[in-house]
Amino acid sequence: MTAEFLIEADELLANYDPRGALVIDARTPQAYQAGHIPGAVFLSTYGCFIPDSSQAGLHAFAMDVSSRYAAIGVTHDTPVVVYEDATGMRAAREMWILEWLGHRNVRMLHGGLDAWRAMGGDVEHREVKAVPSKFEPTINPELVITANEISQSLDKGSRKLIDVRDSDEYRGLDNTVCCDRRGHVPGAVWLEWTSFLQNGRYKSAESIRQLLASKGITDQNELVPYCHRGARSANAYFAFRYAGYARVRNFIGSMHEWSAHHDLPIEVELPTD
Ligand SMILES: O=S(=O)([O-])[S-]
Repeated sequence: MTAEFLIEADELLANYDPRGALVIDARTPQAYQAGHIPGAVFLSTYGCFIPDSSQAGLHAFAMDVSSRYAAIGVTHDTPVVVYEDATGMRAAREMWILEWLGHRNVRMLHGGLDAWRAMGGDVEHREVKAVPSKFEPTINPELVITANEISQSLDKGSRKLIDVRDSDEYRGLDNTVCCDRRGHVPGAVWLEWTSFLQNGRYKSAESIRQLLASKGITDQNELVPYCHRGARSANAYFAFRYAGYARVRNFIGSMHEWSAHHDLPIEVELPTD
């Protein structure tokens, strides 16, 4: 099964026309220079943190990233394909942001550049000059959840918070220096984002559903993945949609935001050994 937001390398290769779609390489400038899909432009908003998920913070973030998409020629009418080396967090975050900004035709290359190369796709090294556009966001509020909404409903309702960082981060044993406090949002279950992937691609929908079921999560729940600042959680967000869950929202502010609000509760799990 392929979800509508994924494009397989063989399909992209068979229909590829760099003039008909905007292909975005969401890796690093160095990786882009070392070889990218012919015609692809470089853009990464990975370094853009959301100030906070208040309405003002969301608005500021939307304006910031929209201007970056406009600078590379994104319009609402241009089909967009975004990729990185495999099915990872950077391309997923770009795709999530674009959908949140109201873009309705964005897809992620399943398996990324590795899959493209494996199908015999070429790469080129020249820098592709972007043609700037106007890109006005039409925010889709259903894709996002704010720290305030989460804090209002802790321990209540059918919402399930899913911490997709690594085990040390979840338990509060990591060395993340940019966050004021360590630990996780009370009540969040831990399922690392990489557990939804295999060989650079999403696992089957059934496998992802089994992982969620092992944590007591069903179709009746609203799923809220979070991580440090919304990239790994964007990958999990699409894993959950791929697996058929209808109600999924990304906490884009994630622990970076949560930990900065000292009035919000935080939980740490002490090691048992
Ligand atoms: O993936 S991340 O946003 O936690 S750095």
